[in-house]
Amino acid sequence: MKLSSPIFFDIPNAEICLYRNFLYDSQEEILYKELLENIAWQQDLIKIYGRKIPIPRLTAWYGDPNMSYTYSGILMNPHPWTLTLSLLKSQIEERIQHKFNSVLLNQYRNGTDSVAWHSDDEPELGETPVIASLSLGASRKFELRSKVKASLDRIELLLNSGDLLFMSGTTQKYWQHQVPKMRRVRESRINLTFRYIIVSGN
Ligand SMILES: O=C(O)CCC(=O)C(=O)O
Ligand SMILES: [Fe+2]
Repeated sequence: MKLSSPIFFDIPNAEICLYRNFLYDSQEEILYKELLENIAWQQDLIKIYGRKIPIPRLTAWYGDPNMSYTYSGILMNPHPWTLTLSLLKSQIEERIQHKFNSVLLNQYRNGTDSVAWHSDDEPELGETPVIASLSLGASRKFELRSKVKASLDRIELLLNSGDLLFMSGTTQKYWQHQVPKMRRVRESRINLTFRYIIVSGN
């Protein structure tokens, strides 16, 4: 792990910081290939106006047992941690001093894959969700917009391979984010969002 210092963003009602080049270049490449090949990627369907359409990316959900999670109306049960994912989780936990019990992986096969405007504000994530998001592969735009003040400018970041974005506090409450399509991008990108799910009854 490299100890690059984080960049803090001065955004109203949000806590966002970015660790550029969180991984070593050599680790990045091995990790990217290993995840591409060994993760149980699936393409879910989402219901829009009563019609089921495939979401424009592949996803996979890993985590501690006995957790289920609803994401965009899709109920998911986690696969058990792989060695690679649990090592990566420890590495991130140690650096940012926060515990995670699950990870949602996204694979954007090329620039036509995307994720639409949303907040990660499902009740399972608690009042102030903590999300650590690691990017691998192709660089993609990551945009933020305010939910309450249209007058606030949009924020646009370019997330490169090895970058770790950390969102906490009231970020999900007041802001939405998206990964827009970038049609000229031909390479794939993998993103891992480490989360802490509060299991009901615990
Ligand atoms: O791919 C990204 O950088 C963001 C993914 C995301 O927003 C999510 O999984 O909730
Ligand atoms: Fe998200």
